[in-house]
Parts: sequence; C-alpha cells; structure tokens
Amino acid sequence: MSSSSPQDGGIPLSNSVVSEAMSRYNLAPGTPRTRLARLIRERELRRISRSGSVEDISGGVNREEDFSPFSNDGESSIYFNEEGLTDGIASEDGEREARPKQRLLVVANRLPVSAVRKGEETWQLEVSVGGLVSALLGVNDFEARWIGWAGVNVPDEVGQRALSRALAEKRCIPVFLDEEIVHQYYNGYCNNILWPLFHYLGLPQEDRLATTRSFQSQFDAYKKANQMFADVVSKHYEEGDVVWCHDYHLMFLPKYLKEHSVDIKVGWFLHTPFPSSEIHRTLPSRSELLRSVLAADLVGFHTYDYARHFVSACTRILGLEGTPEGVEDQGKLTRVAAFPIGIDADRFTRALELPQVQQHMRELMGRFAGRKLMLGVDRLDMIKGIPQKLLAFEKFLEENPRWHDKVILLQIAVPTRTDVPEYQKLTSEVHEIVGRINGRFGTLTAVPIHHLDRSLDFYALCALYAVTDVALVTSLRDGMNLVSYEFVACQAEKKGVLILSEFAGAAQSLGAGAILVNPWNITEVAASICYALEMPAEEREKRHKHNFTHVTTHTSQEWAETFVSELNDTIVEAQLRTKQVPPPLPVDLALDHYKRAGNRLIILGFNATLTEAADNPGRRGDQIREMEPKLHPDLKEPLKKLCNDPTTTVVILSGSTRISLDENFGEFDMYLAAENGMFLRSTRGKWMTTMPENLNMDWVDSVKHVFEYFTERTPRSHFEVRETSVVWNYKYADIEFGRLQARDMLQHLWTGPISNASLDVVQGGRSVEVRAVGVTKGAAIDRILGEIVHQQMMREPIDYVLCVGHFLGKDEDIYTFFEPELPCDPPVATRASSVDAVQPNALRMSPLSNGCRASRNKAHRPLSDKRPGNHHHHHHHHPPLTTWQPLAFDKLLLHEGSSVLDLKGDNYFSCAVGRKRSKARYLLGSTDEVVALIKQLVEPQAELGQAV
Ligand SMILES: O=P(O)(O)OC[C@H]1O[C@H](O[C@H]2O[C@H](CO)[C@@H](O)[C@H](O)[C@H]2O)[C@H](O)[C@@H](O)[C@@H]1O
Ligand SMILES: O=c1ccn([C@@H]2O[C@H](COP(=O)(O)OP(=O)(O)O)[C@@H](O)[C@H]2O)c(=O)[nH]1
Repeated sequence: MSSSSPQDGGIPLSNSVVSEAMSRYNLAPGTPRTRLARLIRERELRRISRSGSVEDISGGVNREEDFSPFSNDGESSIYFNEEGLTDGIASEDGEREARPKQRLLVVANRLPVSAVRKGEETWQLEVSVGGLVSALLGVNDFEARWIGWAGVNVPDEVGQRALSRALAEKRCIPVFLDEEIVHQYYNGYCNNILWPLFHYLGLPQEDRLATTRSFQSQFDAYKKANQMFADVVSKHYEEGDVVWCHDYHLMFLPKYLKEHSVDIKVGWFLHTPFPSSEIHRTLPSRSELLRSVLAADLVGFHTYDYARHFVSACTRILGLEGTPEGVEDQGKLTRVAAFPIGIDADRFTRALELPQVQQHMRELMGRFAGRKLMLGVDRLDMIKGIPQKLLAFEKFLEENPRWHDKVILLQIAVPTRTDVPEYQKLTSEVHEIVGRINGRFGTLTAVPIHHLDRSLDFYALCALYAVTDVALVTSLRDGMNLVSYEFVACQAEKKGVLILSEFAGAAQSLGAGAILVNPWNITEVAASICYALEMPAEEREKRHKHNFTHVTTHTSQEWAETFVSELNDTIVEAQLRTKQVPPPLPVDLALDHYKRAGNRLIILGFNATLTEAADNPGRRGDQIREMEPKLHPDLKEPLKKLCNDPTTTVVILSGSTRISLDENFGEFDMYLAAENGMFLRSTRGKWMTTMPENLNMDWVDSVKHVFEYFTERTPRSHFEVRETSVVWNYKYADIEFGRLQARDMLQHLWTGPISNASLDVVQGGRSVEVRAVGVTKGAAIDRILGEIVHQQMMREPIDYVLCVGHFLGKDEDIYTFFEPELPCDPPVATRASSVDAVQPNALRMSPLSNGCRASRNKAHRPLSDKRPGNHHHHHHHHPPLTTWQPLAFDKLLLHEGSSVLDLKGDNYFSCAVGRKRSKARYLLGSTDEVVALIKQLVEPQAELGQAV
C-alpha cells in the first residue's frame, strides 16, 4: 500500500497519550504500545497455549474412527463440540483453559451445512461443499455461532421453526431468504455480476442481464438480503462479540452492522480475488460497495495483491488516502491486510490412516495399475479453467503418443450454482470437450479422461489425493484454491507433483514447490504435464517437502486466530488514534465567548477554509476551479458584517499571492497576510513586507526548472510561482504516480544541486512547496500582530482569538502560538544550509518568533514607544511596496503596561478544517461548517450579546 507523508497525519503517538489510552481501555499493564509488538506477543501466547494442547492430544483418545465430516451418506455427519461446528478431532475441552474463548459470530452466505427437507418438521443436514466451508471447519478455538443461508427455501413457519431448532444444535443460525431474493441476490448479483467481475471475466452484457432481470433490481435485492443478514446478526449479537463477515455476498453487511451500533467489532474477509481497480471501476455500484466494506474495522484478503488492489480502488475511485496500514477517510482508518487461508492439514493426514481410506486407496491403485493418475477437483465453475485443462491434456496426448494408455485424467467436477445460465452452458461445453477427446484417444478398453459431475465424500477424496501422481489446477483466477493444499497434505508418501495456475492465490504460497503455469497457454500446460509425469524422484521430493511444510504450518486455525487477533487489535489501535483527534468545535461555547468579548481577533485561512468545496461525492474536485480559488459566495454578506464590526479585527492569513487575496478580499475592511505572512496589507492601505531587501531569491529559477521537469512528466499536475515560494500540486494526477514523482522530486531537492540553497522544502498531502527558509504562518503571526496592534493604536487587550484554517503541518505552528501554557517549541526544522542569508528581519530580531507565550509575558516595551525605522518604501519585486520594520508583538504592552493578549485559555479557539489530526484545539469538518460558523457569529443575537 502507499506511503504517507508526515503532513498527512503521521503525528506519532506520544507515550503519555498511549499510557492514558491503555489505562482508559483497560489494557493490562505491560501491554506493548505498538500494534506490531502487541500482535507478536499475541502470537507467542497462542503458540504457548497450543503447545499445551499438543501434549494433551498425544496423550488423548484417538477418535479418528468417529470422523467423517464430509460424508454425503445423507446423515448429519459433522461433529460439534461446545464451540459449535468441529471436525470431530478437536482437542479436549480442558486443553485451552488458559485463554478465554472469544465469542465469534461467523456470517457467510452459506452455512457449513445445507438442509434437505424430509418431512414437515424433519430436516437432514449435509455438509456444504466449497473452500470457504472447508476452511472454516478447521477453526475450533472460538466460541462460534454461524449465521447464514441453509441453501433452501422454507416458506412456512412450521418448517422454519423446525429447521432453526435442528440448526441450533449445531450452533448455526439460519437467514431465511425467499426464492425471489435468492434468484436476484445470489444467482443474479452475486454469481452473475460480482463473481465474474472479481475473477476478471467482466460484467455481463445486456442480453445476459435480461435473463436475470435488470441490474438495478438485482442490486436492490443484494442490499435487501444484506439487511436481512444484518437483522439476524443484530438479534444474536452480545456485547464484546466479534462479527466476522465473509465474502462478496456480504459487502453491505459491515455498513449495516455499524449503523446498528458503532461499537460492534466488524471484520470482513474476501475469499475471491479483488481485481485491479480498473476492473472494479466498471461496476455501476463501485463506490457504494467500497464504502460499505470500509465501514468494517478490518478488511482481509488472501494475498497482498488483492489487498493492494482494494486500497488502490479506494484511492482512485473514492479519492481516499491509502496508507501502509489501510485506507484512511477523514482520520478514520480501515485496516486492510492479507491473511492467506489454510486447511486443517492434520485432518487429512490422519484420515489417510483410517482403514476405510486405506481400503479405498488400494482399490484405486488396482483400478489404475500400470497408468499414471492425474487429478482435477473443481466446482464446475468458469473460473476453474476446466476447458483449458482438458485442451492442454489433449495437446499433451497429441504430442506424446508414448503416453497414450499410460495416463488417465480423473476430473471431479462438482455441480455448483446450477440455476445460473452461465454455469449450465459451461456444463455442456465441458461434456462436449471430454466426449471429443475420449473419442479421439480412447481405446476399446480405456478412455483418457474420467469425468465425474458429482461430489465425493471426504474419505474418497482423501484416498484420491493420496494415490494421485500429478494434480492439475488450472484456475483462470481463484481466490486461494484449497484443493491444491489438500492434495499436498495427502502426498506425504507419494510426493506427487502439483501443476498450479499462477492465477490462483495459492501460487503465492505453493509457488516454490509447484510447477506454475499460465492456464491460457495450452502449449505450456501440455509441456508441464509431460515434465511432471517424467520428473525424477529427487526433484519431486524436494518440491513436495517445500509445499508440505507450508501447508502444515499455515493452517486454517492459524488463519482465523490471526484475523481475529488483528481485528481485536484494530479496535485498540483505533481507540489510541481517536485520543489524538481533536474534538469538534464547541460552536455554542465559541459563540458565547465571542459575544462577551470586547476586542476580538479572527484569523482565517483561505484555501479549503473559505473556498467553496470543489469535491463532488465520489469524485475528486474540479481542477480548473481549484487552481483559482474563489471565496465561497455564501460568505460575502456575513464576512462583510464581521469586518465592519469595530470590535473585531479580521486577518486572512494564507499561502496565496497578494493578487489572489486582493481579488477575493479587496472589498472587505480587514487585514490580508499573503504568502504565509511575508506580505501584509490593511485593505485601506498598501502592501508592506518584512522581506529584507537582500532576501536571496536566486533559488526560484532553479526550483522552477525542477518543477517544470516534473510537471511535463506528470499529467494533470501543475505548479505556481509565487513571490516567496513555488508550489507543485499533483492532487489531480494519478495518485500513485504522483506520489512516486513527488518522492523523486523531494529526493532531488534535498540532495541535488540546489540542496545548499537557503530554502525550506515542505511536503504536503498532494503537493511539494519550496519556500524561503524559516517562513511559516506561526513565525509570521508575531510580526503581523505587532503591526496591526500598532496601526490600530489598540487600547484594549485582545480578549478573544478565533483561528481557523486548513494548513500544512508546518504552518500549524500558528495554533500553538496562542496557547497560554505551552512549552517553547524547538525552532522550525529546516534543511537550509544558511539560515541567516534569507531569514526575514523579524525572525532575527525576535528571539520569540516561535510563539512561546511564556517568554512573551516578559514583554517590556510600551506601545507608546516609537519603533525604530518606521515605514520605509522599498521597491522589491512588486513595486511599490513598503518594507515594514516589524515590531515584535510579543514585546508590546498596552499603555498602562498590561499585555496585549488577554487569553486565559477559554477564550482562544483554534480550529483545523477538514483534518483529523492537528495541533489545533478543535476541528470543523468542511468549509460549509466554516460558513455556518461565520454566519452565526454575525447573527443578531451575537450582536446583542456584544452589547451586554
Ligand atoms: O457457496 P457456493 O456459491 O456454492 O460456492 C462455494 C464457495 O466458492 C467460493 O470459494 C472461495 O473460497 C475459498 C476459500 O477461501 C478459496 O480457496 C476459493 O479460491 C474461492 O473460490 C466462494 O468464495 C465461497 O463464498 C463459496 O461458498
Ligand atoms: O467432491 C468434492 C470436491 C471438493 N470438495 C471440497 O471443496 C473445496 C473446494 O475449495 P477451493 O478453495 O479449492 O475452491 P472453491 O470451490 O471454494 O472455489 C475443497 O475444500 C474440497 O475438499 C468436496 O468437499 N467434495
């Protein structure tokens, strides 16, 4: 995921904040302070607790013969202990006493059991087929409830009650979906739209859509079904539960659950790939789906690639900030990470010891004696690449006549989603290809392909895996593909070869041991078949060993524990982060103090503070409009009133140029401080500057060349040359490319030929700014106020300060300038090599320019003193321009010797706009809120208050 700059909010958590939050949230003393340290410790604790259970298992009863979770003999054959569904080989109850069990609500479209009605009130439960169910069956260490659809329509209440009872024994809770919803939501939106799209098969064409009604009605049904799941979860939710939502069927669930209660811990895991953002952006409901998922606290994927695609979709489609941790939206972080699923490998290795499985293996070996056995096990789904597999096998036979009659491909094709027309078409297509190949290469006694349109029971499957020479997985895309894991787990003896599609998530974990192929390249797959069949034993062993180690250590139990542990930690982390977020501005309080004050100072930023919001929902803003910022039209009237109030001084303090401030604010009676305070003007008078005559601006041309170079190479970026700074902005460029370019640019500015110039390089969220060294708003405010107090011949102390802006991190020193009790900040950090050469006079004159109030109290010079130099007219850059000799505000006293500022702490309101982390005391969400605030300030009651 992408990197963030310090200005993006990378303010580190201070120790005191962490300790306070830890005690507030009942974190045990000794709890590590960083996320990583906590997670590593959690993992250690799990290992310790597990090593205890291993001893117990070794001394325990062998219950293997009880075990037949995947039997499809019609009986309810999965086993449950008090935690719910288990594989029947779970460890004894006492084994995990050391750690309390986490209550977990597992929500997936499909329950691990599907129901078959045998009578009005009689139900038979069968284990559902699919990787999601297989993986979750291996998860034991939680007190889990399962919530999902039982795969059947139950229209009558009697039936619903009976089924709920039967499922309750298995700790399963049904969501009853009627036929129409299943048709629109499951067959339609899930399996005809999201499934193919997420697997890079594109959106259906209109004619395909027509068969399942319109996209919109399917989407509505999808949302409705998600709401039904949410309702059932809410009914069964208990405080402290973790709710783990699974898969593309339930992308709205995190949002609905958080709407029910923000305190629910919600995780969402996707079992399929998440495609490139370029694919996702074709989906009409792309933004809604992303935003709903982002409501979760933790979002998980099988691979880093899928996670990266998701973050990228959120940055490119929603315009949000991608960080190494996840996706940030106005300070709220949704953690995004990869959690590769696994299997319960022990279940398979132990099953191979069972007499019935051994018997089965003997039968199979007898039947296929003298031939090598190749195996494919897939749901009959277009993503599994079954036609491609068959065609590659055909090509292999065609090119290697010596293998005719010596090899057989056994393809188990489990029927799935049979109500969806695409799947029906695929079935006929596959049958046709099998028929053709068998016709072409078959003999009187044997055919090269055995194709079964059915599922097998667990024993049969294990036996098959164990006797196979080469497993062939040719998925065109596959979230993970657990069949490849299961095959490896069963090959301890035989050490067969795995041919694996590079487009399956499993390729990332089993890639080293498997032969990776591109399933679209039939020639390559055919050659790999030959290579695998003829591979020397030594190489097979090496490859197998590698994969076996992975499969037996990265188990489904480990997967679930890691996910839940990270989810729990995400909540801790969020609470720690929340501590850092300033509260919203208490508007009533701000108004109340405003009313009571007799001499007010209002400092306002311009860009993104007083400008109209340029962002449309779901899109990024309008570049042309933002390049020439304009005052929000609704502000004209209230701002005029505010400025006309004789007891209120308004200062616009902005990075913008004098020209821009003149254009936007020339008509108001106020002070304008352009270019971060390097220029000052009362709108009744002329511009003045504190820039020393000899200010060295030679660097501007060199920086301009650098900016031109990058602008030429970064579409939709632009730069602006101001009098004291140059700003390059890439907000509208491709975000990731823009960041890369910015990184290169910063590197060059910091270390290249101009690194010795006296300049500050300021990194913004989507900008790079180069300024004369030492220029910040906080540094300038001292001189500005000195001048204003002097010009106004102020008699009353300033007893109310409101400072509102959307400032760069570096300029946030303005907020701390007015803080009564802050310790002195260290001087502004700079990369400049020769500060003195360009330091504005005031910065040299005043030792207090960092705004430390404590030292300001030592002010000693009464205002009646004449300051040295007075007004000088200088022709500097933009003549005519007065150079004002700054009178340090912090040295000013009123005539009777009292301080100019009368801030006791509660009459000072600093407020950041549209930021989440800030040095300001408070936050306002948007420019609209600023508009509302200013309107309220000038409302009649505020004026009334003033009179009091
Ligand atoms: O429930 P169905 O519609 O019958 O489909 C079965 C499951 O198919 C998908 O499985 C995925 O999950 C596996 C485990 O994470 C993964 O290995 C595989 O690559 C995926 O295709 C689907 O995501 C599940 O929701 C379905 O239940
Ligand atoms: O006859 C069968 C064939 C397959 N499976 C199981 O179905 C799952 C398939 O998972 P995979 O991740 O490979 O793909 P998915 O079907 O979930 O897309 C595996 O656990 C198999 O053991 C099964 O129970 N019976």
